[in-house]
Amino acid sequence: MDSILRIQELTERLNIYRDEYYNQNAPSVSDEAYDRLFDELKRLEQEEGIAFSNSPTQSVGYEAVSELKKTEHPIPLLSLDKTKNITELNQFRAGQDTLLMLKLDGLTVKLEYEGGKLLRASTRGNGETGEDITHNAKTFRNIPLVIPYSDKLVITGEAVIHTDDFERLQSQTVDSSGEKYRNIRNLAAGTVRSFDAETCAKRGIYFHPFDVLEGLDNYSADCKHVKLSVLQHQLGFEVCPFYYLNKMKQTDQDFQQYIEELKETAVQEHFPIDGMVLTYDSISYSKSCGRTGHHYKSGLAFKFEDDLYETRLISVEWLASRFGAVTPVAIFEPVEIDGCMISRASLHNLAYFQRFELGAGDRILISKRNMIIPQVEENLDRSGTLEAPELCPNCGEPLIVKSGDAEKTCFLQCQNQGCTMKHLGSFIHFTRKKCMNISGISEKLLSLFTSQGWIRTYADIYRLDRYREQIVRLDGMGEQSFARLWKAIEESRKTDFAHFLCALDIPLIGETASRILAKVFHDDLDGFLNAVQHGYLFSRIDGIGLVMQDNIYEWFGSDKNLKTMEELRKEVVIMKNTNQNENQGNPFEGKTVVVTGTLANFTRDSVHIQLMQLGAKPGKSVSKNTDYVIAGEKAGSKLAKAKELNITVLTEDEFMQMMGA
Ligand SMILES: NC(=O)c1ccc[n+]([C@@H]2O[C@H](COP(=O)([O-])OP(=O)(O)OC[C@H]3O[C@@H](n4cnc5c(N)ncnc54)[C@H](O)[C@@H]3O)[C@@H](O)[C@H]2O)c1
Ligand SMILES: [Zn+2]
Repeated sequence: MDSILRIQELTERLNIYRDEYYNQNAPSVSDEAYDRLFDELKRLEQEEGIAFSNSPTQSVGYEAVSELKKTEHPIPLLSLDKTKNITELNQFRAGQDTLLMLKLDGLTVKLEYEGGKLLRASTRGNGETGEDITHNAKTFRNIPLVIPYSDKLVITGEAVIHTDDFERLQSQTVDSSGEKYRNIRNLAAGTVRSFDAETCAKRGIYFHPFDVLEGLDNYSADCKHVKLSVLQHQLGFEVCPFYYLNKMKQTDQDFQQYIEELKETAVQEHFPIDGMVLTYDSISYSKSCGRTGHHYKSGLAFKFEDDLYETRLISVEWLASRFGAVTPVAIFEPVEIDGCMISRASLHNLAYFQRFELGAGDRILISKRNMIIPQVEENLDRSGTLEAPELCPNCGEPLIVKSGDAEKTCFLQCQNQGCTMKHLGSFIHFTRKKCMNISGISEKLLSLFTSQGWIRTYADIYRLDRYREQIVRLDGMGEQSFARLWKAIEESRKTDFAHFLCALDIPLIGETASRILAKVFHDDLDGFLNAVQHGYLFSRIDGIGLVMQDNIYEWFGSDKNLKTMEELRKEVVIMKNTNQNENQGNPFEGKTVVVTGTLANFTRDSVHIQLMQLGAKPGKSVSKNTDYVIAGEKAGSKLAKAKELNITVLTEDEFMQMMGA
């Protein structure tokens, strides 16, 4: 293809992506896919010696269109040049002392203090003009509003959501178009840029400084690390973790080792990262390096290898599901991902299919999100020759387009009641042994009852006696048959959590999954529902996968389903198993518990799950509302705070004893 045309096309496409990413916090492609196109554009621009003024390689961010007040950046806030090559990173040191820092995955925020008080906070915006977010910054979890330093202080850093918080938030929070946030950076950006400070306060934003733009000159002649350490130790900030590397030569292997260690710190502390940053320690040397329109030359980002795989699309298959929706699946030339040959990936819905303008033979990029589910991330060619079907692949009846819960999604639906037996199917399922176990209600009867409108919801089955007279008069029925049928229905009212859950027909939550959940939640439906409400990580349970977790949240996210369930609940009795009172009287019920340090028997997530199962609320920071602090190895400031506030501190052993393990 003509290179200049391609440059134009890429510039245009990347600008659309930048707007979605920076202004709407709703990217339609992954960062890896974006970076690929960006790198292609950069290469072509260099080869041709042409770059348009609106090229993303020539400017940073994107002009903000929000209604937040604008602020100027006298010292522009720019992006970073990047590499994926460790040798290149090592060579960048060029005989200088350097800082190897975490590259935190959030958004740049600048804080200005004067007279010892926080004066203003702003986003980077397009580098020259940002947005005023002071109202939100005041709710950041870990920044001092007052500092023992009265001269002007201007610092930059990353505003982030911690990964453990994100996992909890993910299932509850939706963006402006009603879609779930999939990406931690976008949720942080959306939160920091929201109009009301309450949203920000609720979600929990942390700010970690990585540079000092103005101030602290009396502390150090020329060293960035000294200034950062003043921020950390004297002014009360939590600085972005870094290693100070002196100018001594290091092998690439040593370097790799440092990166691994820093990465481990990030995991431990729940910092979201997308790479490392190497910057010079000398401030004067840094200044002498100069800049481009896009970045300062005094730092280099090291991005982790992406996991995108290029292949060619063969076709798109449309599959009708039991639930009436017709879903596209991409079929492509097999690629090996983590040792598995992958040749198909769901395209989820009509909107997702349309977004990629697919055609047979197009080069597409596949990823394995969360290392589990293959996902189409981008179509490099966009020939757009494939179209969505008009007729149901199952029954041949016309399909209709329905819009989903979220604004931007729409899907195809088969309207033919008989097509996938979807309606009747769910009632047949409901009566099965593994569900409500209603013997004696045949498919034929169910089909009759539904066609008469006597059964519209599950609860209606338990009210069939309203139609007793009509049913008795049916062909082949009679008083005795009805009595038998009614007895079976009545008997089925007594059930347990596992059968009840299975009966709800949540996709993939069948007999086994229901039993697993029953065990974990001690047969307690309310406990389970409470967990759903609090964003419990079901996928942490052995035997419950990510898709199952998604399905649970999707199902309970629908008001219609909730209503169906509540109605049904009134008709049945859900028996608990014998040790039902296990939780009551345990000392953690209803308490707020903060865990700090490293535990021997739990990861941070598993101890949180354990606490939730005990009916406790895991807290993040210690305050006067904290009931217990569980302190493991290397417990630090939180432990000190607990002591200061006179809060009961438990060792891990004491915790285990108290919960009766
Ligand atoms: N998916 C999409 O549609 C889309 C669109 C636009 C941009 N993007 C992504 O955003 C990237 C561009 O964003 P960017 O310009 O913010 O660049 P970037 O995120 O790649 O790197 C620069 C930023 O890193 C941050 N940072 C974190 N830790 C730091 C540290 N210790 N020291 C210095 N800086 C640190 C700073 O905020 C800085 O602005 C692209 O590479 C792409 O991955 C994605
Ligand atoms: Zn059909």
